[in-house]
Amino acid sequence: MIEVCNLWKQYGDQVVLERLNLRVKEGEFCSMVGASGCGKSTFLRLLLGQERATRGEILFDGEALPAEPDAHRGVVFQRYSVFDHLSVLRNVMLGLELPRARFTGRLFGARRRAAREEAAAMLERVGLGAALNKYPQQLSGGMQQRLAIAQALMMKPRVLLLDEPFGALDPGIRKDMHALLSDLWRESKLTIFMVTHDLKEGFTLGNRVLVFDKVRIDPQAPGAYGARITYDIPLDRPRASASAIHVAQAAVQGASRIELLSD
Ligand SMILES: Nc1ncnc2c1ncn2[C@@H]1O[C@H](COP(=O)(O)OP(=O)(O)OP(=O)(O)O)[C@@H](O)[C@H]1O
Repeated sequence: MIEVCNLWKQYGDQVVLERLNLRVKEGEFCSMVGASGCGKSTFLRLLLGQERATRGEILFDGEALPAEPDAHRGVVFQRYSVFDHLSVLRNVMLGLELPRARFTGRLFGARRRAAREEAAAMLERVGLGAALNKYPQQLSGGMQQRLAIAQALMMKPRVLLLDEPFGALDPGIRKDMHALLSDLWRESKLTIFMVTHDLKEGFTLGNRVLVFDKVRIDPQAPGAYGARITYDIPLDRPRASASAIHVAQAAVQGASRIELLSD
């Protein structure tokens, strides 16, 4: 349902991504790994519609992706995108209020009650049922990230884009968040793209790991070549083995040319 066709992205003279080709079916969970600075977040922003490709295109159900972010694509960044002056409940309701009450940003009467109930149910779902009236500063990091996920899911996106969503969390809280995300993914048809630096996280959560790497490097012109998807590792087959993790690890550490061991 998402098709990336010969995609290039360049900032001035610097080629960041080159010749990206990819087909992702509805309901897939793609983890994206690669060395720092190789263009993973840029790819996410292209999927979101925040950036335009220099060449090539991204098709969503066979049609060119809208030039602006829309409700089909929800996004969660490592830094929380919540409003500090609004309660947890209002933060989540806002996603419903803004599109439904364009000018005032507030709903009234029965519509407001319905929005409140919907938001409270979502917050319950992510384990924040007891924190509806708190403010973001009163929440732990893990709770804030749950709030950001609830906000994104409230819009019922078909595609969820996660940019290192758990990077700032303690290991214990991360584990809880992994369980939450896995549950949410399994019970919906959500298509997920998640950038992570944590290979274990990528391999545990995704059903596919995309490795971004620069195949060509010119020391005289570091910006001349961009990264591509050098490995596309399916994880729903038993073959996703130790060698696959080795390949991903080498790419994340910046080793560009590596042998795909026994595969
Ligand atoms: N708006 C921009 N203008 C110019 N260069 C940019 C812009 N955004 C990203 N870049 C450059 O594109 C390259 C890729 O950046 P990007 O953030 O996509 O990498 P990344 O793989 O997500 O890195 P990290 O893993 O460190 O977050 C970097 O060299 C960065 O400096």
